[in-house]
Amino acid sequence: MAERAKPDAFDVIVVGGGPGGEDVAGRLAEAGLHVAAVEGRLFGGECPYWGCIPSKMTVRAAELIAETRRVPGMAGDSTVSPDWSPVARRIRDEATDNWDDRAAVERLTAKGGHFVRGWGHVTGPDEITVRSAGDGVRVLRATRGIVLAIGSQPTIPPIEGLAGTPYWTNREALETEEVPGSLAVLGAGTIGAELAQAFARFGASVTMVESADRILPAEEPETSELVAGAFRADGIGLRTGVRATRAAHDGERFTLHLNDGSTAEGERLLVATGRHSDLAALGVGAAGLDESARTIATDGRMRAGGKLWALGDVTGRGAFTHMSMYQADIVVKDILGEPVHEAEYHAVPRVTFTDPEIGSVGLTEAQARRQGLDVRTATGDLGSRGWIHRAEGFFKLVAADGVLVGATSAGPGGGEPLGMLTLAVHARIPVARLNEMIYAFPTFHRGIMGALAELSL
Ligand SMILES: Cc1cc2nc3c(=O)[nH]c(=O)nc-3n(C[C@H](O)[C@H](O)[C@H](O)COP(=O)(O)OP(=O)(O)OC[C@H]3O[C@@H](n4cnc5c(N)ncnc54)[C@H](O)[C@@H]3O)c2cc1C
Ligand SMILES: NC(=O)c1ccc[n+]([C@@H]2O[C@H](COP(=O)([O-])OP(=O)(O)OC[C@H]3O[C@@H](n4cnc5c(N)ncnc54)[C@H](O)[C@@H]3O)[C@@H](O)[C@H]2O)c1
Repeated sequence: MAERAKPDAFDVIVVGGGPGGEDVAGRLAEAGLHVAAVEGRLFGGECPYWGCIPSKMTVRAAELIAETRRVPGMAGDSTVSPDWSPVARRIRDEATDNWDDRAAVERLTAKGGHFVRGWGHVTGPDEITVRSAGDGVRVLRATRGIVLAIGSQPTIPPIEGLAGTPYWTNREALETEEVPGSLAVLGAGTIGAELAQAFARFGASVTMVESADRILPAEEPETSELVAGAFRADGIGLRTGVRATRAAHDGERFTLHLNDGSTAEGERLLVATGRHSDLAALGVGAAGLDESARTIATDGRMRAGGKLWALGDVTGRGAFTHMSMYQADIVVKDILGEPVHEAEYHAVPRVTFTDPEIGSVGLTEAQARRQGLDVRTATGDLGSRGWIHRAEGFFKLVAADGVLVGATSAGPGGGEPLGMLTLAVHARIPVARLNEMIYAFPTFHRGIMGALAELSL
């Protein structure tokens, strides 16, 4: 154990520089507070370097390939020769600066913030000890508060033989310079689904293994059915309701042994079986929090007790960049003593960027029923625009007590019509009032009108 260093005092210490942590540190520094931002990896976090941005660049490129395949019968002939190199180049050069965070760190320091590279540990109610490879140990003390924004990391299931093999998580998948000939994907949630379809469209032979009985099990069953059909059309093999019991890598190929006696193989294996935050490694017990918990509980102002605030994935309110940024705004205002609207979670929007794209908000039908609500549902198709585009998709509305409590918008750019559904759920606009609105013809969102009419019958 290195000698205990003399503490450096700050108004606020932010541990973890993901989208929310970066925002809080920058804004508090701009407001004149003495702020330290502690980051063990890259300042900006998962989203810009291994998450949202590079994955959506990949999805967009794959979508272009799929669009060319839709030309025959509608606009002539087309051929496309998929090439991964522009995708890898864009991720490396445009999105991540070759996984270099200098620009983000400089943005913070230009605002007067102090950047500390290293892994922070809570060593007291107002103290963070940072260990870094080069600089050893540094103790930071906070007079006003500590913001815990450590995000999440991939959860690797304890499958015999898996540890020690060169499997991919989202990080290796989005750093790859080449598309494997074949790819096995363990887990058909958001990460697995988005990346499986993208790699398939770039020519990989993809097999997905999902322990639930359908892909995207957190979404509506209609969503799973629609996306499964699109995946099969992309040539993706789907193995649902099965578990991997053993994994092997022979130097060239992975083999997953499944509990139905079959196997799934691939040159590469992407493990996308969820994410978790490690509170014990962070040492939150030193500040009186439960280290065995999965998430940090907060009140409406994101306060976790004492001088602690928490935000982002670690709060377990939805692992999305928009959630981290939403909570960051509350933290900044609360620390600065500004008026603040307490966090609400009844209208959390989420978009799975597959093709068809799935936007959803609030409760699924099953969640609403589990809450004992008097549920009514209705579905509608994409109307004239869907027919014109030869596109597949649907709207599903979940209502209770005359307002929408959840909705799904599936189709081309399904995350866009989601905007009006999010507003409806957020503001609890009566279904009767939504029925009085004018819906432009022929838009995709006009499809919502049909479902609303059905709800009102
Ligand atoms: C492949 C992929 C695609 C995604 N796509 C989307 C999308 O399209 N839209 C969307 O909204 N969300 C998406 N997400 C989720 C989104 O990236 C996360 O929800 C978001 O990044 C969480 O932000 P955060 O602020 O909680 O922290 P994170 O971004 O997780 O960052 C936390 C940071 O804290 C650092 N850290 C952790 N512990 C310590 C410590 N003890 N000391 C110092 N530093 C520490 C980590 O190194 C990390 O940089 C995606 C995620 C993945 C993996
Ligand atoms: N577009 C977006 O907003 C976006 C994109 C990617 C990730 N994210 C966020 O990151 C989170 C993590 O993504 P994820 O895809 O890793 O997790 P996830 O929870 O979305 O999906 C994990 C899937 O793996 C399955 N699974 C778990 N253990 C398994 C096992 N041993 N064998 C087979 N299947 C198994 C689960 O049933 C589930 O379907 C998401 O929940 C989301 O909040 C968001």
